[in-house]
Amino acid sequence: MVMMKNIVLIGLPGSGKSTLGKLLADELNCTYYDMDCVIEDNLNQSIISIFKDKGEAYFREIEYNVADKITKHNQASVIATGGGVVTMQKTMVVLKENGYTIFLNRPLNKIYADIETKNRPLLRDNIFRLESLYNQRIHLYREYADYIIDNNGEINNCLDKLIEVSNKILLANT
Ligand SMILES: Nc1ncnc2c1ncn2[C@@H]1O[C@H](COP(=O)(O)OP(=O)(O)O)[C@@H](O)[C@H]1O
Ligand SMILES: O=C(O)C1=C[C@@H](OP(=O)(O)O)[C@@H](O)[C@H](O)C1
Ligand SMILES: [Mg+2]
Repeated sequence: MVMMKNIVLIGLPGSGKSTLGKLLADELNCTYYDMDCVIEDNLNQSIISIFKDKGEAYFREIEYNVADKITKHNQASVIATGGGVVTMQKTMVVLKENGYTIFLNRPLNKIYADIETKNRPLLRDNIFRLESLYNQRIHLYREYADYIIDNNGEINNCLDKLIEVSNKILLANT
């Protein structure tokens, strides 16, 4: 059965997908998946070490398999993706087939102010790579987004906006 009620958060590393995804799932009382955590659990290996041992292309295939699996569960879920999910078209196809995407649009200067890079392989050695990730991906985040929510203030402020949009989505699909 196709599950159309997934709420899928996309956006740059540090935009708040994992933090806000968990809060949103608690609020909506539905299942929460952080795709990075699912990958780490499945492989019993950290994201840093997967990138180091097997490389990014391998990680993207695992990310696709995880997306394919979790979107097919017969329950409403909030899914926090990893920031690079938009670089793999087939992964976005399964996510969008089974849910609605929300682009969390957080300004770069806000991300720089509090992002922790030690568990983020693409930024660990040079936080300013975030700028090139932004340039490479911003059009993809916008293209793939069913909704765009600005996250430029307090977390709770963004959470309120997410709850409003999610309730609209869930209501329209009951
Ligand atoms: N308004 C805000 N929205 C989201 N995160 C915020 C905000 N203000 C501060 N933060 C902090 O920024 C970080 C966001 O990281 P995270 O949720 O891991 O993002 P992502 O999963 O998108 O990479 C967290 O440490 C969070 O506490
Ligand atoms: O931007 C990326 O390509 C990545 C972002 C990470 O997730 P966050 O966006 O939660 O940091 C994680 O999936 C991996 O390190 C690759
Ligand atoms: Mg995350």
